[in-house]
Amino acid sequence: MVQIYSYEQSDDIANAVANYILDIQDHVLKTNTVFRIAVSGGSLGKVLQKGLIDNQAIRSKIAWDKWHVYFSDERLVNLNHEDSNYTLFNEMVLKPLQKFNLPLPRVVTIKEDLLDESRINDAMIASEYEHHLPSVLDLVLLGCGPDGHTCSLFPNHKLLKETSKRIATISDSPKPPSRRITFTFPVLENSSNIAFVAEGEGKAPVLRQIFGEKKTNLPCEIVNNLPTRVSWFVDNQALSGVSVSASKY
Ligand SMILES: O=C1O[C@H](COP(=O)(O)O)[C@@H](O)[C@H](O)[C@H]1O
Repeated sequence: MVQIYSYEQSDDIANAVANYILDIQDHVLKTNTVFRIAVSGGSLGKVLQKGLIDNQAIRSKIAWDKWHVYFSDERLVNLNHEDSNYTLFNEMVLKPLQKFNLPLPRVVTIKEDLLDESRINDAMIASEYEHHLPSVLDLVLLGCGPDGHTCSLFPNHKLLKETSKRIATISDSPKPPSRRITFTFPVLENSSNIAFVAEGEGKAPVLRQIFGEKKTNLPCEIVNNLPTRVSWFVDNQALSGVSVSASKY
């Protein structure tokens, strides 16, 4: 089931995403002691900062100490490297939380000690990460690249067919850096909720393909066809020329 929410302004998307996260968090915490959420890198970082941190009303309602945070993909670089998805989350969410003296979530990163110059340890980094991943995530927040990739699952890549590993390595990512680890479709398929966030006219051509009549097999379209609840939070520019019906969250 795919639901599309569209907005004029970037701030409105951030607030809508934040309210959506809060609703799922509250629902999960009625019966569970922790909220298991996965985040992505790229443009999602600033949406999280705007929605979850800059908005005082939301910020204070988040049960930060009950969050277990995972990364839908991670670049195989040091955790203080500018390409690291953890670095982005740290800058956008964790450091501001510390500034506000708020409790920090538990954040599951790649094991930095295993990083090396060659690719020898990459598989070990992936399996170590997989070991920490719960069988079900309550929510996965995804980006949609202009080529239709999501996580580090790229169009026509062999990883689109990976079903035995939940976390896989990729050494030929078309978008730099080339060495990464990523969720595979079995993880996404088993998640309770998935939300994409896509903003700007640069995303419109690929959204026209993903939501068009012709099947594309683009990674984001494959996610749309999974038997899980999938939501899209987009702005009107990204939705330009896309024939779908959208509402407000
Ligand atoms: O490389 C990546 O790109 C995607 C999409 O990024 P965006 O900036 O176009 O939203 C991102 O979701 C992923 O985590 C990241 O590693």
